[in-house]
Amino acid sequence: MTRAAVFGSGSWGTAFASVLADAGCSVVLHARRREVADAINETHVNAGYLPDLVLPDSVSATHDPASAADGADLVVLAIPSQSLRANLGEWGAHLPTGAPVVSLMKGIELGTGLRMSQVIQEAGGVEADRVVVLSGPNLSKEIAVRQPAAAVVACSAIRTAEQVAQACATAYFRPYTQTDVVGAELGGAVKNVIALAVGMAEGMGYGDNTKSTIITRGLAETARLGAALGADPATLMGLAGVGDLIATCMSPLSRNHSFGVNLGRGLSVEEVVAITLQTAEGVKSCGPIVELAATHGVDMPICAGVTAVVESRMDVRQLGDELMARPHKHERH
Ligand SMILES: NC(=O)C1=CN([C@@H]2O[C@H](COP(=O)(O)OP(=O)(O)OC[C@H]3O[C@@H](n4cnc5c(N)ncnc54)[C@H](O)[C@@H]3O)[C@@H](O)[C@H]2O)C=CC1
Ligand SMILES: O=C(CO)COP(=O)(O)O
Repeated sequence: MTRAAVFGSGSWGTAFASVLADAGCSVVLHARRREVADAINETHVNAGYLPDLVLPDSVSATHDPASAADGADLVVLAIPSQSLRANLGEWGAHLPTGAPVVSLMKGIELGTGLRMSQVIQEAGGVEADRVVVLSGPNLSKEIAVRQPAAAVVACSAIRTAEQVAQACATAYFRPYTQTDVVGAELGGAVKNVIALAVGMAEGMGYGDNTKSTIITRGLAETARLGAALGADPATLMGLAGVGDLIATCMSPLSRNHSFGVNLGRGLSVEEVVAITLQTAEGVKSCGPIVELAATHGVDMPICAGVTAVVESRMDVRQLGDELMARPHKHERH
């Protein structure tokens, strides 16, 4: 039986622990707070994040990173992107050598512009052929109630991707393997920023034409950045690109989308941060994405506008006007 260690007991870490257990793994979930680990062991429920999910008996929890990692055949990381480096510094040394390390995270690091797989290599000392990215249209609340969904499992070593895919395949969760790590990660990180923009439009009262326009032009921005960074364009047309973009931009379950809606309704960034209890990665990743684009000479006007709003340099009502007033051009450019 595969023994999996899942670091991060928030929404996605908890839901994915349940997927792994349903796929036949024995799972240890690491929680930062001892009381969360104790409550999960006593009740089989992570009440703060997914109160309706009763975790299978093969999921247990611990507050101790060393015992979570001990003997793991598979390590899964599901913590906020901006805290990954500090966490690896704290407990990365406990990670077993040789086991695949799977990133469920969808962000770009502030200050470095690195993708999470790069941070895992750099700060965790994990070789590239052991770093796996799992991404797709995977809203945790839907996965937790076992609604059918699919994802991409990407690793430079296809055998490792296949091993991880096998460990998480269930009747309701269908993994597809990939070797395009860059594309899988970019799709996941940029769609959060586009979902903020779609949410803003929705909050301002705009309808489906506006939202579809933002989604489609957002995909064009993602594709341009992907091309500059060496992603396979086909990946961005797949589950980790278009698939996740649609789910996140259209669903009221998305935290990034909801964050944008609140901004569009006129709340300040500080007010929305105060009422957002879970991680909306796009809010911190938009800046690094725009910097990455600038470094590579890529035009990303929606992402740049979202960043200006999030950094309180632009009023949300100005964003649409500015985007619509840009010089007319060929659709492909
Ligand atoms: N929730 C979802 O539907 C999905 C989330 N993701 C990605 O998974 C990652 C994790 O997101 P969620 O589980 O949704 O977030 P969450 O906000 O639900 O949970 C985050 C977890 O990390 C812990 N945490 C917070 N700050 C921390 C720190 N400084 N150090 C260590 N742990 C810390 C929290 O206590 C919590 O257990 C994000 O990158 C997100 O984009 C990806 C797919 C689906
Ligand atoms: O990544 C997600 C779905 O695939 C979750 O989106 P949010 O982080 O916006 O909730």
